[in-house]
Amino acid sequence: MEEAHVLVDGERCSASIFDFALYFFHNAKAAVAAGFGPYFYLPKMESYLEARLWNDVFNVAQDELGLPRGTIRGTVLIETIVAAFQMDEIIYELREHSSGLNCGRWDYIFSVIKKFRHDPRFTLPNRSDVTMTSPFMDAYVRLLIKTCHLRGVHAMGGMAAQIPIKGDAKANQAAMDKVRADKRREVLAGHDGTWVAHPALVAIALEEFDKNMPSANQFHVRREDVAVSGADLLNTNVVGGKITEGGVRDNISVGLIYMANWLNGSGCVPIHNLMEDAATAEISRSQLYQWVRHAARTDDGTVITPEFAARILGEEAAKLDRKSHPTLDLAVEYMGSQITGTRYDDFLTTLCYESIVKTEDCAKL
Ligand SMILES: CC(=O)SCCNC(=O)CCNC(=O)[C@H](O)C(C)(C)COP(=O)(O)OP(=O)(O)OC[C@H]1O[C@@H](n2cnc3c(N)ncnc32)[C@H](O)[C@@H]1OP(=O)(O)O
Ligand SMILES: O=CC(=O)O
Repeated sequence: MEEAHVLVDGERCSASIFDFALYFFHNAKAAVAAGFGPYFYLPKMESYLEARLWNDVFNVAQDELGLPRGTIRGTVLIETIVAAFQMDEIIYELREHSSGLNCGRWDYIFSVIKKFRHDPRFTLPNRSDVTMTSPFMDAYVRLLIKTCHLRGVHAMGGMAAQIPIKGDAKANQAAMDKVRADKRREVLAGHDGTWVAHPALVAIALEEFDKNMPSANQFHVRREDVAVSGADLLNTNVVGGKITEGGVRDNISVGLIYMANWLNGSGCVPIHNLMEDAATAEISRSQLYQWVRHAARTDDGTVITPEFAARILGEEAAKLDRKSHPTLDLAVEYMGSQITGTRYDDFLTTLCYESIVKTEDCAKL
């Protein structure tokens, strides 16, 4: 993405480098003084060459502020299928600054669908059936842990989608149990730490990690038992997974509500008791594209045609209240453009970005 609000030498520049530079310039010394940082997560990488670029960016930034090289610690999210084939190279490129790798699970699913969207063999079932134990997800987690521990860096887990459910103790307990099971699976697989979406989940994650990881990390868990091949990383056969009309509706409804919120300024949105972010909205619209493009059938035999998807889009949009979602019409337009199996934009966020920028007073550096 390119930053639209500040031009450098009259041109837009990389939004991520812009954000990094602004944050680093204003906070790095204070973070060092506080003994905490500067730390960064590096998302969406597709190549070790991007890791090399970030290493260069870190070096220039540290030199500019007179901070020793290696002050910055960065963790790379392995969240694209192509990066999963370059984990060693990515750690190597960032070796002066690397804290480890992270399993960015939702973007990873999005990337698998996106990269192979023209190949019907990669058609995935309903999003709810694609779990961390699906063969391609399990293979990626095991390979990431093994690779990190071989190189002496942290293998971080990811984010469970469940968040606290208010006013329904039973449903809340079931959601919290899912988060606990997810954190337990992570620590027992060899992860050294994890992410949570909501403050109420910190205690659950800590309990599972404290109970099962008495040491500061699990670098000693070398996972020499793990032998993950390229074919394992690409094994998207989800046994028992189904495409259902409910799955089509969920994807459309989540995609729509998320985009309407994003266009209104929110990047993380609680929808149907799950934390939804750009990555999960990307999964939703990518699945719709894939199902329509390959004329997938729901479990009751209905072919998912562009007309079927458009009808459900209309029905799901009609259920939403325009007062709570003032940008709904725009979201319907954007969503509609992505689900006919023909147009597929690289990212929803870049697709929608121009609708939220106001550049009349654009600053110039
Ligand atoms: C791919 C990835 O997974 S990348 C990760 C991107 N996603 C995230 O990081 C998720 C972050 N989480 C969130 O944004 C929020 O938790 C949501 C949107 C899911 C839910 O938010 P809410 O509906 O406001 O939750 P809720 O009402 O239970 O919040 C209770 C309090 O905790 C605060 N809170 C909720 N989540 C967070 C958080 N992640 N960090 C700090 N404070 C939080 C709320 O602001 C609220 O504070 P208040 O009582 O002072 O108003
Ligand atoms: O970025 C994180 C993810 O899970 O996707």
